[in-house]
Amino acid sequence: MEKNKDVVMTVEGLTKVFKSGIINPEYTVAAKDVSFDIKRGEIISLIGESGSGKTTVGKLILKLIKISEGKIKYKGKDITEINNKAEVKKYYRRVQGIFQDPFATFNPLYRVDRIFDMIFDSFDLNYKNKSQAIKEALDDVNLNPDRTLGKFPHQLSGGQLQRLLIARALLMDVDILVADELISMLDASTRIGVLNLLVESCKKHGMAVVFITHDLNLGYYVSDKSLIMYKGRLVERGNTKKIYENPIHPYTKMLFKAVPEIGERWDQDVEFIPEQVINDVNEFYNNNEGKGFVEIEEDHSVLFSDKEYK
Ligand SMILES: Nc1ncnc2c1ncn2[C@@H]1O[C@H](COP(=O)(O)OP(=O)(O)OP(=O)(O)O)[C@@H](O)[C@H]1O
Repeated sequence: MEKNKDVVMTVEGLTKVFKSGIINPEYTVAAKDVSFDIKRGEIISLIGESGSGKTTVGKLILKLIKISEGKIKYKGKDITEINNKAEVKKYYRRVQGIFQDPFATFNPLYRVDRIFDMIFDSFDLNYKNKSQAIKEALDDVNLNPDRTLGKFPHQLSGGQLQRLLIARALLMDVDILVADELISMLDASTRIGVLNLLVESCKKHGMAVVFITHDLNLGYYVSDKSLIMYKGRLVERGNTKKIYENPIHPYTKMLFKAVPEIGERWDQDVEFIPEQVINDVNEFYNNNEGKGFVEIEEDHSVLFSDKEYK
């Protein structure tokens, strides 16, 4: 996988087990043996219901939590070996996250243009004219500098703040943006606008996005590649169109049957996965025992068996 020069990150056998409690510790396997790669400018959707492990994968990529097993390599380098302050700073220059609630990212006491001052102060950004560069990045995300900069966060909408964060990522020439439920706070009309901007900006700047979502329709709308997660496992992976036209795993099939309208939030909890699906997955794994993860056509792979499935 890494031989392809367009690959910026490889995720190999990624596993995260959370331990909670001290006397009678409980272990939650939030992600298990997840593998995929991320290419320049590629938009990847990480799709699954609540509790399926999507955010965990995003946090592992962002080095916010420790990997239990497996590896993440950024441009060939194991990210667990990125430890000293200077290297970590360099990593965050190129790998960033935008979360569901943009208000949480901004300090309410400061005007929003401070996020730009901060990156110019902290990183050696190679722009001759700082204000011209900011203006161009804001143009790219359809924001008017005069109406945006100089405002406090509460004077802007969630969509405008998210677009500011995308502009910041573009200015920093980010390689990978982890966008966790990026647009779920926005109303339906703003959502499509932010998504279109994201797609256009990625293609123009070569920024890859890991787009974490509950929403299959949004996944289809934005992404080149889809990763379907179920109970911490990647159960289907590949070209978005191929998966959507020919879903194979029983869980993916169920998702397509239960698909909500575009932009609607998917609020089912993992505990509420219908009994039928659990049984169907069981039967599927039993019928395909020993097969594991198989590429069924170019750029479309499916988990056919999981001996630990319960
Ligand atoms: N810090 C933690 N300690 C213990 N368990 C955790 C922790 N963080 C997540 N989990 C558990 O790991 C599993 C996966 O959680 P994760 O947040 O990755 O799911 P998700 O698919 O992103 O869900 P959502 O869409 O609701 O955000 C869940 O069972 C969750 O309860």
